[in-house]
Amino acid sequence: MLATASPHLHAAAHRLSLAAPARSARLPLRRPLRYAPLRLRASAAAEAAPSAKEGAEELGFEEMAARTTRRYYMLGGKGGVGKTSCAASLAVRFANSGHPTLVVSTDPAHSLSDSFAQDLTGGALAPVEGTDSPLFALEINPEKSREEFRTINQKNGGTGVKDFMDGMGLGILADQLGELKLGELLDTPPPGLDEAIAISKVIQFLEAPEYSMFSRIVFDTAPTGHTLRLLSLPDFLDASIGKILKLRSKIASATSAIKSVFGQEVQQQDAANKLEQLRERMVKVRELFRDTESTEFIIVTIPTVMAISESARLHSSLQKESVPVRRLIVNQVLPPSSSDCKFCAIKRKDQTRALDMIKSDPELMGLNIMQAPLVDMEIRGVPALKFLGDIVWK
Ligand SMILES: Nc1ncnc2c1ncn2[C@@H]1O[C@H](COP(=O)(O)OP(=O)(O)OP(=O)(O)O)[C@@H](O)[C@H]1O
Repeated sequence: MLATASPHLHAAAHRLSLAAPARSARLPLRRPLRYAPLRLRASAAAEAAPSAKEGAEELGFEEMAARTTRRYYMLGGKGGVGKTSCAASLAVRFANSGHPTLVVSTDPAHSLSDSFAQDLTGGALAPVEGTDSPLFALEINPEKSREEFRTINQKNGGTGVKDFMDGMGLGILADQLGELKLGELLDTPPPGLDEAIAISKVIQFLEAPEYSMFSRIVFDTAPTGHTLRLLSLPDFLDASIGKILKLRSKIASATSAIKSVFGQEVQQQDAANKLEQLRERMVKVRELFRDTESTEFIIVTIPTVMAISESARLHSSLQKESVPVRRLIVNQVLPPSSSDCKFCAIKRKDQTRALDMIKSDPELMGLNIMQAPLVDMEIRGVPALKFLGDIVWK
């Protein structure tokens, strides 16, 4: 069993050290990584990717922890339903099962620090104490991610479409590009862009060899609305940026002589390169979200009609975007009791109705439903997260 191998792996991990991180993909670390890629004991059968015909009963935690190849889990849903608690408890569960794990928050309103009862702010990888295998957490500052985008927009010291188009050598075409909604793209970064940039940064640094030890990456994503916009973003950017770059290259040769006289050629190329880089990154984010081999989006909800309706819409949108979803966590379910007060009895009836709704909802009924009880304490710190994780992730 993987779980029994953990103490041994943990001891081995502490004896090993890593080479210095490559500069290109380095993220600031609170403390140097002292762990090396670990080998987990897993049967050859467990190594195989899950089959399409896999039954709901096979989708337990064992299946989630089985393969040693890297896997990404994105947890998302309506605000306040318990995404962070579930993501953090899953990360703890993975780390206690022998997987060096990284848990990342891309929610603009971070709560990983609160959940782990540890200061994880600052945008650096921070070690989380108290698990068998290494667990690191990262809260990405969306404002900082957005700054990078703003620098593309404000290359000429101004803001807005006109300045940007001038900077690209496309000023004369600004009017013709009205239908691309460039104002939306450039004057105010589209919603979801900061989160997409944040995720793309994580993908980028995880490609570096010194981070190859992380076999499980858990994302605590922003509430539903952001996620949906994030998913439609790559297509939107792809189309807009693709069109801009095409237009630019069309007129580039005709205008280059004039532009070089004014010394603007370098600036234009820089802006074009940054746009192209942004487009490529967004494509990578989309690819990661759609990769059935390595990625799974887990919807978190609570047993209320409103939350379940939103979860159904989220699932529908995720399916349209070809994002793999197999599990639905229903959090904060009242635990069984033989002595309900009046309030609890009404609440329980309400929850039962909502849970029945899931069973008959065409969008949700096919998913593996996992229930997490409403516990009588605030879930903070590794021991509490372990407690929750052992109940939810079975
Ligand atoms: N099963 C549970 N039992 C008791 N309390 C819970 C449970 N799940 C979550 N909570 C509590 O509910 C609050 C919100 O949880 P959490 O921060 O995980 O939600 P979230 O969906 O990430 O919120 P946000 O959308 O604001 O980021 C926290 O105080 C957390 O401790």
